[in-house]
Formats: sequence, structure tokens, C-alpha cells
Amino acid sequence: MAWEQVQKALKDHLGDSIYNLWIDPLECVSYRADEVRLACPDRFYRAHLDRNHLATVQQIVTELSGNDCKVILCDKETAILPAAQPKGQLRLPHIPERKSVVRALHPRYTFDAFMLGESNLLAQSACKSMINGDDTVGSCLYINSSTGLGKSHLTHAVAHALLADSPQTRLRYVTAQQFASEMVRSIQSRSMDTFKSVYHDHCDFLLVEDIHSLQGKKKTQEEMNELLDALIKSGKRVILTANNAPRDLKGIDNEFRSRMGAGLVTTIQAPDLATRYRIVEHKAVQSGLNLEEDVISYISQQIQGDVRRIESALLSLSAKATLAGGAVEMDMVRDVVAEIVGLSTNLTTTLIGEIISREFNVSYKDLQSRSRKKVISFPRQVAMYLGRKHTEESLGEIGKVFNRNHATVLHAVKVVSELCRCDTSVRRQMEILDRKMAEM
Ligand SMILES: Nc1ncnc2c1ncn2[C@@H]1O[C@H](COP(=O)(O)OP(=O)(O)OP(=O)(O)O)[C@@H](O)[C@H]1O
Repeated sequence: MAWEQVQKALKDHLGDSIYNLWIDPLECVSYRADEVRLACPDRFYRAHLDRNHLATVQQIVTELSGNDCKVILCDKETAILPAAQPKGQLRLPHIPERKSVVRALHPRYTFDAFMLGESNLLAQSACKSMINGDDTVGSCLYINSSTGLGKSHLTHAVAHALLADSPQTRLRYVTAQQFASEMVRSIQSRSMDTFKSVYHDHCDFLLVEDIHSLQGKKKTQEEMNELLDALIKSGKRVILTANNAPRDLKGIDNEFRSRMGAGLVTTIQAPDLATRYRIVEHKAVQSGLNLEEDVISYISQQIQGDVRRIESALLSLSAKATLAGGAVEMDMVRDVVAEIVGLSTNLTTTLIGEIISREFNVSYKDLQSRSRKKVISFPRQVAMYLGRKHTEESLGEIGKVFNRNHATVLHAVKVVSELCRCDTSVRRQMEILDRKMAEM
């Protein structure tokens, strides 16, 4: 009960977004008068909480308990370790013999221009931890997402920040494809020793994009695996990006797969409405477009997923506005958005509930009832999961449709996501339902 009170106060204090991401996953393993022990999902979480939110948690626990009750963070697996102390910066003692090798950095792909939200906060803060040499993330950070969600933006931002703040760090930034071509050229010109030496002995920070493009390339995977092993063992830093998590990559050797997943593996999800709003606002200013709030809202509500589609809409809007003498009219905005997403949908959780009640042959009333029978609770969880995925409604709003609170919705989303991951029949079922939702 005491922890629930603390949770409630923290939610009010920190807001839904930070609460859901950083406080909700905590497990209260003991709550005594003098000490509260909170287990974090992993050491990265623990270090982030320690740095950013522990003081607030401590303050609220002290206020609510009215005495000196100390908050202790520990790992879920051990549930006993004290919080990690941040390590020193990654600073090299010498001036490098070789400079950084960085191909074509996009000048606008900086941390400042990267809009944050629940979908990408972990990836962004893990990148910053890597730059600071904070080893809570491990030596190898793996970022994956579907297309256009900011993997390149973040890796370029890391390169910009490193070049600006610690120019002595020897940085190599390549795509996996470029690495493969360089390797093939080196084999042909019998200069593999030089190739190896460049990466093994003259690199402090390696960024490799699109690692999935190595699928089926056995020899390049072997070379990259050997390189990662050498760099990680000697305390160097590596960031890899791909379109899938290591376990879902096809045609990849198991040892290589396991090495890539040895540090933090994080997925960037599609941005939520609030993040999209900030992206539209920011990118409109960059394109010299002066947009009213209702236009920004409309674009961010309608264009979801791949952020390139937002950029494309703004480019198109900019061109049309120029032709029309500068003004941005709402009709013009609707046309541009319709070209990109087609006609808008009105999918709501209530509608999803109705569809699910038909599909699973349970009444809508049962979905809203207190019944915990599996034949009713599973469709209810599926409806909540789909509500979260296909609407912009908050956890609380989705919960209300089924007479539940936000925590139950969060739990349902976790349960169904986990089932999709490990149960093929549930995954297929969800794919069919996803298609149905998309057709609405
Ligand atoms: N959170 C964000 N804030 C601002 N811009 C973003 C954000 N996420 C993505 N973008 C923009 O979207 C565009 C596509 O992003 P990026 O190229 O980084 O995606 P990606 O995940 O690497 O895609 P792909 O897998 O296709 O290579 C870029 O112009 C980037 O600036």
C-alpha cells in the first residue's frame, strides 16, 4: 500500500510519460520503516534512475513516511546491490596517430534537433551514456527500429557530439555495407593486415549502421565479430543499428548475434502524438514554414510512424504555399496529408472493443465486466493492446472503456506483446486483427 501511495504521488509529480517509462517498471521488493528497496529491470535503468529521478523518489518517500526512510535501488536479478556510481568520462590520454573517419554527417542530425518521447528516450539517453563513457550501458549499444524512426539521426548526433567534445577520440562511422566493401577490396589487394589494424588498433569508438545488411555474408560477419570482440575487450565503445533486434535477424551467425546483443539492446518505437507534435513544430521552423497550432495538431494526428512522411508533408506544403503566395490554408494541408496517408480513420478503443467482441464471440458487456475468466479476459486484453497500438487514446482513456485503470491496460499491453513474441498462433491472430484495424 505504502509503495502504491508513493507511485501515485510520483505520477502526479513526474507526469505520465516519465512515470510509465521509469517508475512503473520498478518492483518494490521490501518496504520497511527505515528502508525501501526497489528492483530495477536492468543496470542501465538503475543508473538512469539514480542520476535523474532518485532524488525525487527519495523526497516523496520521506514526505509520505514522515521519517528517515532511505530508498535503495537494486537489480531485479540480485535485488541486493547498491546503485552503481557513474564512471568517469571516456577521455583518451594521448593525441591520436590517426584521425576519426566519419563519412558524410548530416549537419542537422544533432541531439538538439532530436525530439524526445517515450518511444525514443531510452535510445537517446543510452547514446549520451556511451559518449560520457558511462559503462552502465555496456560497451556495445544496439539500436533497432523500423524505417525512419531516427537511428541514423541518433548515430550522427553521437558523432557530432564526440567530434565537438572529445576530438581526441578516434571515431569510425561506417555502414555495414561500406565495411563489407572495404573488406572485399582489402582481400583483393592483399592488404587485410592494414584493414584489420585500422579498425582494431586505431579506433576508440565504432558506429556501424544497418548491421542487418550483413545477413548471409559469412566472412564479413566473422570479421565484424572478431572486431567487436577485440574492441569490447579493450574497453572501446560500439554502437550498432539495425532494422530488427539481434534475435530476429535472419542469416546471422549465432556467436555474432550473441556478441551484438551483449550490451543494451533498445528498440525505437513509432513516436506518440506529443512527440510528433514537437517534430512537426521543429521541422516546420527548419523549413521556414510558419504553421498555426491547429495545422501542427492536424499533421501530427494524421501522419504516424515513419518520420520521413512528416518531412515529406512539410516539403510539399512549403512548395504549395510558395506557389500560393506564402499562405498555408487548411484545405491545402488536408490535400497534402491525404496524399500521404489516404483518408483519415476514426478508429477508437470503443470501436475496437466492438470488433473484438464480434471476433471472439463475447459480448461487449462481458468485456466491460469484472469477469476474470480466460475466455473473456484474453479478448479484453487484446482490445486494450490494440487500443494502445491503433489509437492515440491514453492508458487511462483506454482503461475507462473497459472499466479498468491505466495499470491494467499497461499490464494487458505487456502480456499481449510478450505472447506475440513467443507464441506464433497469437502473433498470427494479432497480424490478422492489425490488418482489420488498418482497413477501418
Ligand atoms: N525524434 C525525432 N526528432 C526529429 N527528427 C526525427 C526524429 N526521428 C526521426 N527523425 C527524422 O526522420 C528522418 C529519418 O530518420 P533516420 O534516417 O534517422 O531513420 P532511420 O531509423 O535511420 O531509418 P532507416 O532504417 O530507413 O535508415 C530524419 O530526417 C530524422 O531527422
